[in-house]
Amino acid sequence: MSLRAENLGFQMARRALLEAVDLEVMPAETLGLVGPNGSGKSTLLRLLAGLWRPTYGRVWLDGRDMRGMPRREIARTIAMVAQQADTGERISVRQAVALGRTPFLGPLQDWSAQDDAIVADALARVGMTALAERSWHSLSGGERQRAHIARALAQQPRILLLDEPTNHLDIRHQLRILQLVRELPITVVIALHDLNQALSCDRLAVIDGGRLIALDTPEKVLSVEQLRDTFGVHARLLRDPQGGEPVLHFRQLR
Ligand SMILES: Nc1ncnc2c1ncn2[C@@H]1O[C@H](COP(=O)(O)OP(=O)(O)OP(=O)(O)O)[C@@H](O)[C@H]1O
Repeated sequence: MSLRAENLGFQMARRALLEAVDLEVMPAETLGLVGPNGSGKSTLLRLLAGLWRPTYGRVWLDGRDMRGMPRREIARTIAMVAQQADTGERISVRQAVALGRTPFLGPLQDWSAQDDAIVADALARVGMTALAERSWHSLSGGERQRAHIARALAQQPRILLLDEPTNHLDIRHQLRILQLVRELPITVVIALHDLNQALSCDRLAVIDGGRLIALDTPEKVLSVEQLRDTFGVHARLLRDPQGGEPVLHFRQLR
């Protein structure tokens, strides 16, 4: 399923947080969003998810203007894992993940064994099965993050939006989540700070000062010049001597 931002802009308290972004995410593509702190990545994700209304411009979901779509229909299509997302409820991990099924339940659609299986599968995919009956409040930051991702997977979205999903995760779980995301046969937009992790995306969008300033393959976008101009660091692209994969090495600009 495709997702398109057309001349998308967002202002808050007369300040432009996002300006004139044109961007199309292709079906089944993993698009990475990179950019300095405060550049507008989370703002763009919230607009793409339909959580915030754009000040101007539009979001198109498979050619349909999102403004005319009912909230429930959007929730059946798009799942978002926000940064520092929390649930205030006194519920178990399994119950929190089961909330992902909400858009599919209704007066004519009771909770079913299939919903149970979907929730169990989502918990297993993020390695949270053993913690399923624990209280949400007892989880560590990384465990909560994984449970949020499981909730999004339980939604069985066709588009998944992830805001720095590897924050709080140990390196083993970072790699596990990134591999999981890569293998999902759906459209994914993922904001990442780790530029080495961003190298594994199909394409990267660079956001700086609320504007989209580059959109291309990772190796083209993460050029020495771009990294110096946007992130203010000196970078070298090396090759792993074993597999030949690209690896970025950084140092401060003098
Ligand atoms: N609720 C808000 N009220 C006022 N300003 C906000 C609000 N949310 C975000 N901003 C501002 O909007 C700008 C863009 O923020 P955003 O969270 O989109 O950036 P980001 O690229 O996701 O940053 P980070 O990498 O630090 O997570 C920042 O300057 C931020 O301070």
